[in-house]
Amino acid sequence: MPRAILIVLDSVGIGGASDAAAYGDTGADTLGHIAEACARGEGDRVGLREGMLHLPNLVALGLGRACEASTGRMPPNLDPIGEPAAAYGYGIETSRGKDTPSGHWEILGLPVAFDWGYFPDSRPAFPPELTEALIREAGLPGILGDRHASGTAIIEAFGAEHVRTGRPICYTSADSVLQIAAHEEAFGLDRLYDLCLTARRLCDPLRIGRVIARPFVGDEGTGFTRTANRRDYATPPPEDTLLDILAREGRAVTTVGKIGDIFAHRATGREIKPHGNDACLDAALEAFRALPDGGLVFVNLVDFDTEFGHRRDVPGYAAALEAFDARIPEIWEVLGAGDLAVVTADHGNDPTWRGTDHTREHTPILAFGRDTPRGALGGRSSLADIGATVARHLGVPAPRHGRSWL
Ligand SMILES: O=P(O)(O)O[C@H]1O[C@H](CO)[C@@H](O)[C@H]1O
Ligand SMILES: [Mn+2]
Ligand SMILES: [Mn+2]
Repeated sequence: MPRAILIVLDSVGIGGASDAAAYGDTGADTLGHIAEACARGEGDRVGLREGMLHLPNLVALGLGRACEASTGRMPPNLDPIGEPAAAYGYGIETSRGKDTPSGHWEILGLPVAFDWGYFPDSRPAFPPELTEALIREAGLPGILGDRHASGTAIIEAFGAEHVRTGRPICYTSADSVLQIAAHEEAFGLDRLYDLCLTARRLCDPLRIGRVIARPFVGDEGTGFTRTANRRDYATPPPEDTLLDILAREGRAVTTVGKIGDIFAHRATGREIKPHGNDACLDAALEAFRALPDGGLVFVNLVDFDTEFGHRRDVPGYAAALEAFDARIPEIWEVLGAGDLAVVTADHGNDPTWRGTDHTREHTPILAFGRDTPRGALGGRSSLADIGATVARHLGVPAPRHGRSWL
């Protein structure tokens, strides 16, 4: 029986979304703009990388062609020599919202048809009843922040005051999130997780997608740094996804990185949560080597988004893409006869764009294996086509949405 590995490069969008205007993102193009910035010399950083964006393995799979199909422009240095080795194209997100849960749920066959709740970009950002309930139920001396913010900037701004007063730093973004940053030692990690569980319950009636614990360490002198102990408390998907189908069919599933959190730990199989893109890919490849017939490994590589997209760091993002590209041969190596690998993304996060939020974009689709079909897939009318295709490949019933290209 065939197996599949599904790799989500978190936020690696390829522009071109026709509904980008509704999100204030007309023209946003994560990969295209990184390639163009690198071509202008704006991707250089001493000791990290320099020059044109260099992704020979992804280009050989058809990444540049997917970009060209998505936007009409071939990004600099992504033009392949010869015909791509993968089935390549782009996915059109149909879900409302451009956040991680919407993208991942849609990939697995569940587009988000309802409107998430959002907090306005005002100060305060949170409704007073929510803040008061949080303070009362968690026994807090108050909160700090209460605004839209970048997570690294807000701990610099309020870290010292937080340690002094014991007030957690609460903030949000253009996504449906309530994030709570607190010092791991001064406030306590378990206490932060408990606080997030309380916040999760209070946010349920507001249809907030995720409450996120953002622990950090450090002091005013050395500065404050976020740790690997982030935890996301997501709303469970409202209907079945491919994961639920695979669980019912008794298939082996391993989920790596944020996947468990994103699906609220429902039908997420064996969960592994290492820190960082390389460690997540290591774990995914190791799991795939041992995966029984008919199984799925599903991995999210979050650094593109968290470390570089939201930080608007072009050289960092380019270096992370190049590091992933260098590992494509290892993916080929683990694929046996009949296996399928799919590389895709959940939304964009253009590091050349204004602000620090995600961007509405098409996503790349590169599907490959030793004996799977190659060639142009064009634009797929929903990311759910990926879930439908993986279901077909694995021989399980298809999720309700999406059309297989196999
Ligand atoms: O700036 P940080 O804390 O990384 O926040 C980002 O992380 C959230 C979840 O992905 C997004 O909504 C975005 O605002
Ligand atoms: Mn994401
Ligand atoms: Mn993000």
